[in-house]
Parts: sequence; C-alpha cells; structure tokens
Amino acid sequence: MSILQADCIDFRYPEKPLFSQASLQVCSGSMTGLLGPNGAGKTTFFDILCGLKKPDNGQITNPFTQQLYLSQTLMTPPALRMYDIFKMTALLCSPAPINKCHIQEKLARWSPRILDRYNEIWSKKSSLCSYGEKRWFFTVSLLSIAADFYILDEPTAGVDPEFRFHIWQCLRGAAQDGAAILVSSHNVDEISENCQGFYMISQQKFLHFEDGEAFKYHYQASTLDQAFIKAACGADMHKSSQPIRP
Ligand SMILES: Nc1ncnc2c1ncn2[C@@H]1O[C@H](COP(=O)(O)OP(=O)(O)OP(=O)(O)O)[C@@H](O)[C@H]1O
Repeated sequence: MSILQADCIDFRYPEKPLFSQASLQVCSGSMTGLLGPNGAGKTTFFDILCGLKKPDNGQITNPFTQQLYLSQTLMTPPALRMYDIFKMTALLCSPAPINKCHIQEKLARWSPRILDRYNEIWSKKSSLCSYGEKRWFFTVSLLSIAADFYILDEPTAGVDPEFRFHIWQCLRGAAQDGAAILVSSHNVDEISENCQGFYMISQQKFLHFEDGEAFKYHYQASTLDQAFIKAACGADMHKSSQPIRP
C-alpha cells in the first residue's frame, strides 16, 4: 500500500495563519475526507499538496506519480462542446490517449445508470449546461483518466442527490481500482458515509476520525452537523466539557 504523508505542516498567509503542525495521511485504495468550515484552508492545503503553494514548515512525502486535482471552480469556454473541453483536459493531464469508449467502460463498471445522461452532456455546448451538470460531468470524466492519486475540492457542491450518488459511486470505483482519493466537502453526512476515515480542520490542525460516530462522540454532539459546528468553533473536548450550542 502507498501512503501520502503530510507531516507537521505550518502555513500562513500574511494576515492569517492556517496550519500549525498539521499532519494527515492518504492511503491507496481508499477515500479520505477533508472537512472544514469556510476559510479553514482546504483549498490551500490541496494547493500545497500539488506544489502550487509552499508550506512554511513541515514535510510532504508523496509516493504517487500521477495525480489529478479537480479544483473548486470550473470555467469552461462557452462556445465549446463538453467533449472538446474534456479532450483538451485529457491532452494536458492524461499519460495515455483517452477516448469516449474508455470512459464509458469505466462508468459502466462504476455506476452504469449514469451513462445515458453522460452521453447527453458529452455532446452539449458548455454554454447550455448548468453548473451542476458541468460539475458532475468533469468529476466523473476526471476519474476515468488513469491516475494513482485524485484530489477533489468539493466535487458534489451544486450537484443534485441523484448525481451526487453517481459521483460517490465513481469515487468508490476508482478507489477499488487502487487509487488514493482525497475529497473535501461541507456535507458531513456524505463524507462520513462514503469515506474510510476523514480529517476535520480545527484549531489549525487536522483531527482524524474513523467515522461519523467517533466524530459525534468526540464533540459530545447528537448530530454530525452539531459536531462540525463545535469543531469549527474550536471546542477542545479535552479541556472543557461545556457543550457549545449551535
Ligand atoms: N492568496 C491569498 N492571500 C491571502 N489570503 C488568502 C489567499 N488565498 C486564500 N486566502 C484566505 O485563506 C483562507 C483559507 O482559504 P481557502 O480557500 O483555502 O479555504 P477553504 O477551506 O477552501 O474555504 P471554502 O470552504 O470556503 O472553500 C480564507 O480566509 C481566504 O480568504
């Protein structure tokens, strides 16, 4: 098993410290979640992992050789069709030529009921696609490009429940095929249901939880959202047993 290891990462913007001695692991063949309130630093951390930003201190050991990063915002040239945009993306980031049959073969294994809609969006002009359609189309297309490490920044944001389901099916399929997946979301339910463990950014650290129950237990919360709010407020359950009421 290959493991990406981020050790004791410190990072600050001039006006804002984000990480202090923050550590995290991502293993091949599994999905790891990253949760954190708005502005906690999820995107910044992904940028650090991809070498787009340098940490002030700490070390990243990354054994993966082919990594793909789906950023939070998608901008597509309105005049182009979705397949043209995907082909340009694949030219830039796929180690081998990739065609539609190749993508369909993977989607048929991972989440077959997505295929009809995928084919429909494939030939649609980008200007005629909704944001949610673009989001799920590029997420599942990216997963069909061969890589050993996928980083996805809020892939399900703005996507309806049916296509959120397909996205998670495809993520699960890619992990079962051996990839390491690191995925962020604000939806604690979907992260805890789908990931094999997750990290919550709290007090500039990455706190690891095996599952949603452990998360609720740690924050003495009755719901996952309540646990999230307590973590976001920086409740330190080792120092205080005072519950923070959302
Ligand atoms: N280049 C920059 N210079 C200064 N501050 C920045 C810069 N980029 C981001 N920030 C600030 O750093 C903080 C973390 O931003 P980041 O986008 O990493 O958070 P996030 O956890 O991904 O947020 P969200 O959940 O809203 O997407 C924010 O307060 C943001 O305003």
